[in-house]
Amino acid sequence: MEPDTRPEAAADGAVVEFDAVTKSFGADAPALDEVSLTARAGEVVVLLGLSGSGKSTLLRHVDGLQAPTSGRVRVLGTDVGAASSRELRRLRRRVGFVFQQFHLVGPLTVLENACHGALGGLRAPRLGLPLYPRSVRRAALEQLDRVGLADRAFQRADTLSGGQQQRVAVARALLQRPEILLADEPVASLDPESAHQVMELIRAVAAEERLTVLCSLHQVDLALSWGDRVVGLRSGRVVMDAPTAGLGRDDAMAVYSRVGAPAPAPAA
Ligand SMILES: Nc1ncnc2c1ncn2[C@@H]1O[C@H](COP(=O)(O)OP(=O)(O)OP(=O)(O)O)[C@@H](O)[C@H]1O
Repeated sequence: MEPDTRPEAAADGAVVEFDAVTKSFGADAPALDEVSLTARAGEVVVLLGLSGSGKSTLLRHVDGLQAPTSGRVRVLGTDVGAASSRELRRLRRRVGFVFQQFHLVGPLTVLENACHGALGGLRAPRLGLPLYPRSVRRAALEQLDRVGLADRAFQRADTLSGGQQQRVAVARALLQRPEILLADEPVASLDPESAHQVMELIRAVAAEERLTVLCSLHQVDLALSWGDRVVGLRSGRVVMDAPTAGLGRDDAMAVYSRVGAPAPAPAA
C-alpha cells in the first residue's frame, strides 16, 4: 500500500496546533502569551474571553494572516511562521472565514456573493455573475440551498436580514470546500433566534463535512450548546481548555473574571 504522504495527516488527527505561541505588537503586553492548543478534525472549538483577550489574533494565526513572534503554529501541515507567501495562499484556500459583519458586497446579488468563495481558486478576478464558470454558479446555488436561501439567489444581498446575510457568508465560505472554518464572533450582531440558526448551521456543516471549526463567541450559553470544547483566553493566555460536556455555565463564566481571580485550570 502507498504510504499516506498528505502533510495534514498528523498522527493524532490534529489539524491546528499552537505550541507556546506569543504574538507581540510593539511594546504592549502580548496579544497572545505562550498559547498552546490543539484542534482535531471535526472538532468545534469555541474561544471565549473578554474583549481584547486575543481571540481574533488567535484566529488570524490559523489562516496565516498573522505570524507568531515566537512559538510555532502548524495548520494542516503548514508551519505558518515559516511558510512562503505561496504556501500561505494555498493554506488560505483550505480555510474559510466568517466575520461578525458578514463582509458581503451589498449591491451584488446573493448568488454572486456566494460565488466569491471560489475566487481563491480562479485565475482572474470575475466582475459579474456571467463571468463565473457555470460549475461555480451551480455549486454556489447548492450551497445557498443548503443554508436555506436558494430562493433569494437573485436578490441584492443588502436586502436580506442580518441572520440571512450571515448564512450567505457561511455559504460563501463553504464554496471554498474548506477543511477548517474560522468564525470571528459570527452571531454578535444577530438577534437570539438568528444567532441560534447560524450556530446550528455551522454545527451541522461541521458534522457533515468533518470540518474543524474555531469560533469566537461572547455568549457563554451558545458556547456550551454548540461547542465540543471551550478555550478561555484572558490577557492572551489560555486560562481554560475543557470539553463542554459536563462544563457548567458558572465554570465557563470564570473566564470573564478579572485578573487575579481564580479560573478553571487548562486541561492537561
Ligand atoms: N494589528 C494590531 N496592532 C496592534 N495591536 C493589536 C493588533 N491586533 C490586535 N492588537 C491588540 O491585541 C490585543 C488582542 O486583540 P484581539 O482583537 O485579538 O482581541 P479579541 O479578544 O478578539 O477582542 P474582541 O472580543 O473585542 O474582538 C488587544 O490589546 C489589541 O489591541
